[in-house]
Amino acid sequence: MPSKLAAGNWKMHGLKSDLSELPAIADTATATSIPALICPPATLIAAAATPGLHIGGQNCHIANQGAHTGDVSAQMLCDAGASHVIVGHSERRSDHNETDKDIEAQAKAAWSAGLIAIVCIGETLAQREAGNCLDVLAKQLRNSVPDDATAANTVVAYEPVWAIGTGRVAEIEQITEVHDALRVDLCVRFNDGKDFTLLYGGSVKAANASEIFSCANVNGALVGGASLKAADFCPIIEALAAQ
Ligand SMILES: O=C(CO)COP(=O)(O)O
Repeated sequence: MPSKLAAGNWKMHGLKSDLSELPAIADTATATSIPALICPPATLIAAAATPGLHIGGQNCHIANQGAHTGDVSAQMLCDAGASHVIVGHSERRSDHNETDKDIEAQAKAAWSAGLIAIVCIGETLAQREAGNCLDVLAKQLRNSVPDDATAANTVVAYEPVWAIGTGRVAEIEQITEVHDALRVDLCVRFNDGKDFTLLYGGSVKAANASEIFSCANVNGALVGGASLKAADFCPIIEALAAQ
């Protein structure tokens, strides 16, 4: 059985004062027994440690250390208190030209440091409209997720690029079609493919979370904007618990 996960990606948002949101999120996670993860900017990881809450990074370099100005390593994230790291977010792929092969190497670096890698994949609107969505995603999955991934060290997040930060959530039929296809691909490739946690991300809110979580192969969400405030994120955790 896949574990459920309610994950929040704060992206480049958050100052020390925003950490006051975390105790209420941790309380909801504890009360519902749903694992919850917040990935704040790297500057806040150490200060974000909160009992009952997992903390993660938003990207990592493939080396443990070295002459890489401005980068952060998986080992450093772990040292600061992270248990997870997001790799391959579409904003990293577009802003920093990260490729599937880079992301595969980052996932391996995450594991070496003892972190769980959350590998993101997602099609652009042009790719969806061209009818290539499932092929694009299968290729990203094959090339970004290392061959020795397991359900214990890797989470896969499907985030359609056109649904991120746009308020335009994917249709339930679209989410179902993609997540079912990803599950088949994972089961063909990995012995424990049926146990991988599969997250949906892209304009998830309290108002649409229950419907999204009702899809058979959606095991949680990777939430951007609605993870910044406990009042928005806690109902999403509760919706996941209710499934
Ligand atoms: O990119 C996302 C999470 O990684 C989704 O962001 P939004 O929930 O703001 O659309």
